Amino acid sequence: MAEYRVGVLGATGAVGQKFIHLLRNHPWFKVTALGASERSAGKTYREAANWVESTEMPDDIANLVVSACTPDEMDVDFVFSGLDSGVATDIEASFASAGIPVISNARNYRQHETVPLMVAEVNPDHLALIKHQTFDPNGKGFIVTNPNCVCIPLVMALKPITDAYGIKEVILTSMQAVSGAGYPGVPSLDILGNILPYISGEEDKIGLEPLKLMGKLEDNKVIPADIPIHATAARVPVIDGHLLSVTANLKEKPGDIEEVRDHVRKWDSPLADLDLPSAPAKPVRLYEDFRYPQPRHQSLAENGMQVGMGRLRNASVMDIAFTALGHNTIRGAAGCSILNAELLHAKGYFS
Ligand SMILES: NC(=O)C1=CN([C@@H]2O[C@H](COP(=O)(O)OP(=O)(O)OC[C@H]3O[C@@H](n4cnc5c(N)ncnc54)[C@H](OP(=O)(O)O)[C@@H]3O)[C@@H](O)[C@H]2O)C=CC1
Ligand SMILES: N[C@@H](CC(=O)OP(=O)(O)O)C(=O)O
Repeated sequence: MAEYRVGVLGATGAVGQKFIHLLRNHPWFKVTALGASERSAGKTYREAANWVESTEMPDDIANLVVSACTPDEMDVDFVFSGLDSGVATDIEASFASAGIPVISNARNYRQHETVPLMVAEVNPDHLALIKHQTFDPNGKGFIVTNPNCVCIPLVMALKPITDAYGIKEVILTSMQAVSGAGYPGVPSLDILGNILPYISGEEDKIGLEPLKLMGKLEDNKVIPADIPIHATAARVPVIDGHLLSVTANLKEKPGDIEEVRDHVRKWDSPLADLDLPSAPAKPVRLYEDFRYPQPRHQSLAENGMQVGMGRLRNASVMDIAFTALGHNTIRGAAGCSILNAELLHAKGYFS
């Protein structure tokens, strides 16, 4: 089996730790280098990281010395990035320019013309943009990003419906877990027994990123989908798992709601034949019992990589309504990047 030496940029942060947790027994990717800020560089990972995962810090990782995020200090085949967005632009470009592919969670390059914004089951064809990137004149280094943690369950749940009917417009409210704000995140006195009805910058990303994700690749460019999305993003006192309440108008009218449900039930992963280690067998599961999915009980379905869809019903104002649940730091962040990297390997982009 292929074995790649992998670096994690932003290794000490919440997303960086999730990468390390998810990669601890990965059959293809071995973490051999860790990068963080000057505050952490030179320390062992055990000293530098405030470990917040529930599994123990892996021993081999604990003893690695954290380096600065520079390509000459990290001798690896590619890097995952969980960098703070305040520093990701220059650091990620420096790795790509040095011939080291960057698979990123940070928002900085999501709207870049030649950078794929990827959910592996939704728009795998967008990988073709990579060959138009100019970061590395030798063509080895490139950047691939994954979307915001609300946009991922949204586009995954919409995918079976898009394929069957097309989507005209969407209204949604997101109920976002506190782990989305990193560590230590939202002060406990703000969030305990409370809901915060505004998350700065979030609604703009939810209105924009799905349009690129659901866009069509034409003449080496992504033509964004023309779907107005009105979002309200709220922070709720839940640890992991973003729950969305979605209402949508469809381009073609369905026969009845049972027909729509059947399209979701029967929708298969386009990655099924590739045998990717992190790919869920069923990327979207429709819960028939209207009490589910719930963040506490279903966020970890299929190792946190499955999106749960529930309460799929006729809407009294638009065509349909449903809920969608995604684990925000796995499917919505590190797990999405790892699956993107597995797809890149399967399609030969790392050779
Ligand atoms: N939390 C989530 O659910 C999600 C987060 N994201 C995105 O992922 C990224 C990371 O988020 P999160 O893990 O929550 O953030 P954290 O604040 O927990 O971690 C940030 C990381 O960036 C490093 N860093 C900060 N400044 C520098 C610098 N000057 N040079 C090098 N490294 C630096 C930090 O290192 P040090 O410890 O040394 O300071 C740390 O490792 C962000 O861009 C975020 O928007 C995306 C989706 C979901
Ligand atoms: N804003 C998200 C987490 C995040 O960092 O998103 P983005 O990757 O789009 O910056 C949340 O609070 O749950």
